[in-house]
Amino acid sequence: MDDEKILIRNASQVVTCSGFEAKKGAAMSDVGVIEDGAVAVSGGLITHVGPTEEVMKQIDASEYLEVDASGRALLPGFVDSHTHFVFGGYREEEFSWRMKGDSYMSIMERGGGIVNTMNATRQASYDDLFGDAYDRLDTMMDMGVTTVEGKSGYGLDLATELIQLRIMKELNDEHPLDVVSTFLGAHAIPPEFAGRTDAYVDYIIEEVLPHIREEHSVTFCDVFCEQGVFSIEQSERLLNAARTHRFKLKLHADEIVSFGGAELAARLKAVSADHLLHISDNGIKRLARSGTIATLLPLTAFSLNEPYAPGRQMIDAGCAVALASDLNPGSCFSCSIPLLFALACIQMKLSPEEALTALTINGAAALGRAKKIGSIDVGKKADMILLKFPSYKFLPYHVGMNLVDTVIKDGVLYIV
Ligand SMILES: N=CN[C@@H](CCC(=O)O)C(=O)O
Ligand SMILES: [Zn+2]
Repeated sequence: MDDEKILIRNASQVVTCSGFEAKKGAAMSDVGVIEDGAVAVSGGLITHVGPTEEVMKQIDASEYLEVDASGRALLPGFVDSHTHFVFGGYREEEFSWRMKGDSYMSIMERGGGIVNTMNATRQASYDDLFGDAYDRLDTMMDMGVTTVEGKSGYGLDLATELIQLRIMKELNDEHPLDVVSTFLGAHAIPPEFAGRTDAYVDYIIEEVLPHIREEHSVTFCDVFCEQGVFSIEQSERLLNAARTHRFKLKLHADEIVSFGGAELAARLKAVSADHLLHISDNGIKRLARSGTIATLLPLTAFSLNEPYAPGRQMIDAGCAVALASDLNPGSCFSCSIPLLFALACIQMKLSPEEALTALTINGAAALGRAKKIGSIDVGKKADMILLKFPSYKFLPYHVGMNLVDTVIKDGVLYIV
């Protein structure tokens, strides 16, 4: 199927988000709109982009399956660069407790939270974990996601971490979406290491990390760097060890308190620092001067009823900002791109252009893939979406509604 030639023509807008690396600060506003545009695809890759009239002159249209995109905008597929979509069980009770005033961390300190999901994940069958994760990818794809990152971190022992990572590798092969895997063994301290966080970090470094990267095509290593979870020193020790095994680095940083996680991410030249609800002014400056992407997760702030990360301030300071869902069974049981887009614009004060950049080329850069995905550029994967409306500006305006009409993944059309 993916060697079929496709011509999408007369799109009211082709919004290219053109680029091959992360966009920082003011550059995030440049999304590149072609009115009455066309894109030609061959072998799953983009071969021509431009005004319909010009593209028609460059190709033999009779060789192509033609899609008349009149009245619809064509955009790059969304890149959801931070999720925890492989897990067992649910935590609806904890959500009710939080609504009555319990905090996320107090539930975690009582032995709930991530360890609750760890128990359910250790007990779940491979087939159930796989099937539920597959269904979640279907849901994401319906909302226009074409590449997703997924983290382990609900096994917290070698065997179960490997199961999560194996499932993501298989899903990358079997599901149309591309799945990028992250090892997050340092997500919480499992009961068998209670009160011995340093010993757990030693265990990950000595007995888990060496078995992960090659065997399971895992790109990133991440850590929940947070007061009461993994300290700055423990996070640094673990991430330095991960680097020796050729992992690229990510951090959950400054989510609950201002902790210096953003500064650590910049110092370690991590690919991204994620969450950042409580980033310090110094942290913003350090990220702006670095190549580290600030990945913001407004659905989590919304679900936890916490203040949003200062996205406006970060972009004004010159940071490269990405947006992602953070789908997980605890702090944010949602992968809703429509709600995410609305929150980013309405609550975090990003413009529609900045939010679109953050969910496309900057999301791709947060996965180290900006040369291959994240924009409509010749030579990139044909990962695109057609909206039901003529302009990308409908994305935050038609609040919380799924506007995706068609997903084009690797040059194959999927009608939503
Ligand atoms: N904060 C740490 N990790 C996840 C939540 C995981 C969970 O609660 O299960 C996050 O990114 O929000
Ligand atoms: Zn997370």
